[in-house]
Amino acid sequence: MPDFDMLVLGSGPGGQKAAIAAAKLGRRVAVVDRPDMVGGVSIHTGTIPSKTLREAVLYLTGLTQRDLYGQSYRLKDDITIGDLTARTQHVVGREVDVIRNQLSRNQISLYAGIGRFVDAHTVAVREADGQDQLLTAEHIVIATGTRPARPESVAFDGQTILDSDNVLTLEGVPRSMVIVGAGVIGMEYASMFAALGSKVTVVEKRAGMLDMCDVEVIESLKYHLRDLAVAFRFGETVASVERHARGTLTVLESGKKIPADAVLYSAGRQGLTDELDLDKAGLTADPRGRITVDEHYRTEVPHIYAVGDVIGFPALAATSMEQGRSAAYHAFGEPVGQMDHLQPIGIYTIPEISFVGRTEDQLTEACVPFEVGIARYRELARGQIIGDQHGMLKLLVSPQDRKLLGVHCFGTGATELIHIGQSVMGCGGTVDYLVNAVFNYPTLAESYKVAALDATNRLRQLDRIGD
Ligand SMILES: Cc1cc2nc3c(=O)[nH]c(=O)nc-3n(C[C@H](O)[C@H](O)[C@H](O)COP(=O)(O)OP(=O)(O)OC[C@H]3O[C@@H](n4cnc5c(N)ncnc54)[C@H](O)[C@@H]3O)c2cc1C
Ligand SMILES: NC(=O)c1ccc[n+]([C@@H]2O[C@H](COP(=O)([O-])OP(=O)(O)OC[C@H]3O[C@@H](n4cnc5c(N)ncnc54)[C@H](O)[C@@H]3O)[C@@H](O)[C@H]2O)c1
Repeated sequence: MPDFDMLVLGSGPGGQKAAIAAAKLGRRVAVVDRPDMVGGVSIHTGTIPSKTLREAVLYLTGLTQRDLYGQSYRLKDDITIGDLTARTQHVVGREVDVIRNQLSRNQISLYAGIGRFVDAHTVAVREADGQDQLLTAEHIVIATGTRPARPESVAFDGQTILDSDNVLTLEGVPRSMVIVGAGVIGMEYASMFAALGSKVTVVEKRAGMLDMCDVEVIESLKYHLRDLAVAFRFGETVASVERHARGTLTVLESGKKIPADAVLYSAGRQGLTDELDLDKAGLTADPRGRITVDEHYRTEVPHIYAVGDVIGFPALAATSMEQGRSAAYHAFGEPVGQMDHLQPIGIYTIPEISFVGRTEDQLTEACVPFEVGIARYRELARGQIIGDQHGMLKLLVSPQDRKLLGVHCFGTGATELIHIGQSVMGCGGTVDYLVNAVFNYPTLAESYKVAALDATNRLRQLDRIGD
């Protein structure tokens, strides 16, 4: 009899939820992770610290209050890295405690160390003292996540040339900063450092950024960031990043050189599979360290599952959790609903972005007709009260069956507000539900009603001309 019914490698969002789901089904479960990484990348270097840092930046800089109190308003003038890390450390500590408690009250054994395969049912856990402990399991879940890509042409030193794992090891808030890669990580940190007053230059090899988002939203984000002195270099590839006595130099393939106090290299991530000895379990990874799975998150070895960032897109905490739960249910024959196709995306730039469903461009490309309804925060009482003049909510509505095809939100609370649209879409509701619903007043949620009325006014015009 194996030691466990399920053994999980990695305690990030995917691993945690796989383990808890299996334990709730009455199974014997173990989780393996480094003692200093319980909670995963999500809690130690990814989602949680970056979102806490963002809150600290917004609070200390007073940025969101300046429309009300004037452009010179600040809660604190000289914001130090210590001011920023204090809040982060507090939240990370609490979150680790919550996770340890959840694992232990579900009788999940937590092994401190790094796991690797010995065979398809056996994992060796290398403990801090260098000893190996062998554990066997009927099912194994690989939830080992990713690490930042670190090309050799970049002279990382963790102090002036950083990746997203060591942003908070900066000695001070840099006066100037280059951010390489305008992906989600790059743009979230570009927003934070720009808000702190750093002069930020973003270098991105593609022609634009965040191309999964609504075009109008990205235009607004660029406008806001330029207003905070962010410069964009699109269509430029970074060849190398050098460290010099007086600062850093980012060298572009076009020959340009950008001097700055610090560089954040955020140009992609690599799956953490190179130390797993996958071949001993009959598995392989692609050149970016990612593992291929089927719709049940099963690898090519059916009793071994893989979930979370290690399987690639969409590489989000929320999806990783759901994949973990689904994998465990599938392993033990528990019915599991297909993951909803309405996956919301939340991007914590300043201002924040969130959307669900399709964009105008995607609908146009697919020849799906749509009508647009927009609500602007400046015309909502709540928008005036909080001083957000620029936020907006956009509904894309089918003129045929009046259902929502996409919801795009930009501004305060966007990542929370999006779930109203997601629920309406998920339940197959129409724009008329939003027109007829009564929303609390004054709220930002009221934007749904305002945008729905805007869309239905346009639909009515269409109908009238059609008649
Ligand atoms: C800066 C940043 C900001 C982010 N912000 C957001 C956000 O706002 N919203 C969002 O949804 N997502 C965000 N993400 C993505 C999110 O953090 C990931 O999608 C999520 O953490 C992936 O979860 P996971 O289950 O794959 O495990 P991870 O969180 O990646 O953790 C993997 C764990 O596996 C462990 N491990 C690795 N190898 C082994 C081994 N051999 N043996 C045992 N354990 C091992 C590691 O130590 C680690 O603890 C962000 C990521 C970054 C980097
Ligand atoms: N709010 C969120 O949900 C959130 C936040 C942060 C991270 N994440 C997750 O983390 C993952 C990793 O994010 P990321 O931003 O590091 O990766 P990414 O792959 O999304 O973006 C990297 C960007 O860097 C560019 N790039 C690559 N090499 C370059 C070079 N040499 N010079 C200039 N530009 C270059 C790429 O074109 C790309 O646009 C994402 O897939 C995302 O899912 C999510």
